[in-house]
Formats: sequence, C-alpha cells, structure tokens
Amino acid sequence: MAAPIITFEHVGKVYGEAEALVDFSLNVFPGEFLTVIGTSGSGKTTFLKMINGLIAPDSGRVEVEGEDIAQVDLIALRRRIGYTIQGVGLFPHMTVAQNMVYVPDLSGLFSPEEKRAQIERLLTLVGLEQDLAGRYPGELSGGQRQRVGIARALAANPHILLMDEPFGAVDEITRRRLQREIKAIHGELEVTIIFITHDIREALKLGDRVAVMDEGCLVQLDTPEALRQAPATPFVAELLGDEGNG
Ligand SMILES: Nc1ncnc2c1ncn2[C@@H]1O[C@H](COP(=O)(O)OP(=O)(O)OP(=O)(O)O)[C@@H](O)[C@H]1O
Repeated sequence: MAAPIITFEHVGKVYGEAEALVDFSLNVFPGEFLTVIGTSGSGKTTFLKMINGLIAPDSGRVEVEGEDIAQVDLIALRRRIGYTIQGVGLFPHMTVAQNMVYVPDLSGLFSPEEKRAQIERLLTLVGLEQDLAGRYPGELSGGQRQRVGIARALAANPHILLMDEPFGAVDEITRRRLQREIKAIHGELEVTIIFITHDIREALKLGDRVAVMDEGCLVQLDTPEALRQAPATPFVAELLGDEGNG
C-alpha cells in the first residue's frame, strides 16, 4: 500500500471544557475519497482544519505528504491544499474568473495564458458555462456558486481537497448533481478528498471509506460496505439507521 498522504498520530485538542479531538489517529491514502460524519460538535471541522494548519493540535502529530506540519510553512501548505466550505465565501467584488485564480495568483503559479487555460478547464470540469467567468458571485445561483467554490479550491492543482459540508446549503436535486460531479472530478483528477457531511446517505455514497466521529473520537473508519455489515458501536448502528440496509 502507498504511504499515507495524511497521518494523525494521537492528536488531542481541548477548548476549555470541550474535548474537540481525543487521541485521534488515522491515515488517509493518496487518491482516497474519505467522508467524515458525526454528531454536531463531534470534532469534524477541527479535524479538517488541522490538515491545513488552521488549527494546531495540543498534543500528538499531524503529517501531510510526509512532513510534520508543525515544522512547515503553513502559508505554503495552505496554497497546496484546496479548501471549500458551506456558503463558499467567494469574494463578492471579484468576478468568477478572478475568484478562481486568486490563490494561484498569490504564488505566481501561472502565466496569463496558463491562467486562461486553467479557468476554461475548471469551468468545464465543474459543469459551468464559460460565459459565467465574467459574472460576479451575486449574479449566480446557489448551486453555481458552490461549483465556483469547488473550481476555486482546485485552481492551484492541489493534491488534497478539504470540503466542509460543501453541499449543505443547496436543494436536494442540485445536491445530487453536485455529488455526481464531485465523484467524477475525483475519478478524473486523482485528488485526495476529505469531505465532511451531516448526511449519512451522502457519506456512504461518496466515500471510499467513511470516518464516523463522536465526542472527539474516531468511532469507526471503514468502507461503506463494512460499516453497513458491521457497525462497531450502537452509535454507528443508530447513525446508519435505515441506510444500513441498503
Ligand atoms: N474556537 C473554539 N472555541 C471554543 N470551542 C470550540 C472552538 N471550535 C470548536 N469548539 C468546540 O469543539 C468541539 C468540536 O467542534 P467542531 O467544530 O470541530 O465540531 P463539528 O463536528 O465540526 O460540528 P458541526 O457538525 O456542528 O459543525 C465543539 O464542542 C465546539 O463547541
């Protein structure tokens, strides 16, 4: 098996009384699509933000691409990792194209010609018409904004894409479309995706493996089939509910 692209070793994080992560260890492998599910406040976002150094562990160690992130330049690390959140957070005063190349521009990654090619390629990849490139975020639908958010996160050709409930704010039909699209993008780009969701169906549908969290602990990390067949705890069984049967 390939070396892990992300490793958490006995990571702990406490906020006052709240234990956000408790002795949290896992490996994510290159090209994997890992979904993360758990109750509200179970530490999912804390886990995700530790991968790009937005939150530092109190104890334990986080490695990304073989490097302890306590030792690396976090700005450079973040530019190598795509990150998209619910509500997207596009810059309202910038066009779609300007939003998309904002991060690569910071590091002077592309020539003007390469930038145009990257914008064209990514708009196609996320299923948007080319003529949207000149629009402002306020002139887009929620689903279109979400697609621009994904395109922007992929703009610097990251090896890792972090997605924090990216489809939480769109209607059910758009959500299903976006799910199909992100699966296709994952297949095409060989990018490692960590995807947080509240929706067990989404977690089972998208994940090569699913990480189930409760109260800062990793309760189970398994393929959707293994989760269905052998939930590790009553909590996992309850979370699976009717989905466990199909
Ligand atoms: N900056 C902070 N200050 C204090 N407590 C925090 C902070 N960030 C997170 N917490 C606490 O840490 C715990 C884990 O939070 P986290 O956001 O990681 O959970 P989550 O699983 O992503 O939740 P949700 O599904 O509601 O987004 C919670 O108890 C939360 O209240």
